[in-house]
Amino acid sequence: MAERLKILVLNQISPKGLARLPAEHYIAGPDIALPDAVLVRSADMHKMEIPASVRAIARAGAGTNNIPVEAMSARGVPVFNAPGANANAVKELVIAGMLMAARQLSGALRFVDELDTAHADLDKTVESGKSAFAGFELAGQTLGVVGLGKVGCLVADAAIKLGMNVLGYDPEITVDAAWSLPSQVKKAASVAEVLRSAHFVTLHVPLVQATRHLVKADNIGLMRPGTVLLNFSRDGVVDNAAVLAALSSGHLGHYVCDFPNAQLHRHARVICLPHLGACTREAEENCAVMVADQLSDFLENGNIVNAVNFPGVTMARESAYRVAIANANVPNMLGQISTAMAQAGLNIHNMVNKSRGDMAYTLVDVDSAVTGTVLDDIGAIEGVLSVRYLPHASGRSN
Ligand SMILES: NC(=O)c1ccc[n+]([C@@H]2O[C@H](COP(=O)([O-])OP(=O)(O)OC[C@H]3O[C@@H](n4cnc5c(N)ncnc54)[C@H](O)[C@@H]3O)[C@@H](O)[C@H]2O)c1
Ligand SMILES: O=C(O)[C@H](O)COP(=O)(O)O
Repeated sequence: MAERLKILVLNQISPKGLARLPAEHYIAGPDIALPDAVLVRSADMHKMEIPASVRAIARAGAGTNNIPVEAMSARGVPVFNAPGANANAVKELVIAGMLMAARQLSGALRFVDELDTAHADLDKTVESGKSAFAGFELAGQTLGVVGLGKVGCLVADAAIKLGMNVLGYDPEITVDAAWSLPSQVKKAASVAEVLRSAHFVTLHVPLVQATRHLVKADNIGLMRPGTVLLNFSRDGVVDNAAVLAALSSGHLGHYVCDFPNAQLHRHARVICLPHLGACTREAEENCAVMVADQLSDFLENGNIVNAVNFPGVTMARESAYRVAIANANVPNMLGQISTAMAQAGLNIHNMVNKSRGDMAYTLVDVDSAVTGTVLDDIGAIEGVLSVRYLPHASGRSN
């Protein structure tokens, strides 16, 4: 049996996903030395020493801010994620969060929890106490959605179906996302416009330098008094000190989030969940299956689907001998790679090359077996970040 590929698993991954990496070809678990790849959810990999043996990182979810993506790019290592695979789960929790705030459900549940149900006046106590939890309805309210990607679009669509008005902002919305939005969704020109106009504001952006403290002291005052702010993106997308000040002044109605933190812990108008957005059976399975398939296709065939730092590149196998090369996106790389192959007497059967930003990726199928010397020669070309030889494993195909 050929040597099995080793996958280091850093978080609990749905068994349905792990089953896509059959034991005949893979060994996957939490204690794997010199892994070929890492499978992860939210484990923080920034301080981890990632062995040189790692050829890919697969995030069974959307956000990749827990992964040192730039450092991996410099090593020619793709970081995969699972776009949209958990979006419905997040959408449902955002709707739940809006309802929890609008109907004061946390306080109401606490009130019921503290009732003396054996008391003869139980009914009276319930009827007199309930007025403290009178709320308002979502229909007719305006929801502002910042970030119209996989989650934001589903939230906007659900809110329209609930009778809300929806205003969306995303300076880099994709054509597909724009097509998926109901026509009733209005386009905002800035975050400020969303904050000024909405009764509810929900954030669905990745945490990157540009989105850190997207909602902060400078702009939180633009919100209408009593606004409900929802953050199911990442803790760092809002400035918690500014949220606390706005809650204390009464300007912010509620803050609903998925990220417990010391500053806002136990605040009466903070509804905080323990990072539950993607924690449904369906989302966990979808994410795990999607990334396990992407990972195995990359490890076995070099194909790249849904990497956040590489172009998408797939090529059907027409030869048993494939070389996969990640390189800097600079002139004459292909010329040097094909020259090295020609000098070794290799005939190129098929080839595909694509770039994305500074990264380029090439798959080359050749007509005969490739020696270690050619691979070393290609690896020595300035700008080549990684080279892999992928002879077709018997019985496995793409
Ligand atoms: N709470 C959870 O469990 C959970 C689950 C899934 C995703 N998330 C978080 O939500 C984020 C979004 O998820 P997604 O699946 O919708 O990702 P996505 O990549 O499909 O969408 C993100 C969108 O944000 C937009 N964007 C980026 N910067 C922006 C800015 N400054 N202003 C407005 N829009 C901006 C992008 O153009 C993109 O359309 C993830 O990166 C992750 O951090 C959390
Ligand atoms: O970015 C994501 O996909 C979510 O934050 C989910 O994180 P989890 O996989 O740790 O639940």
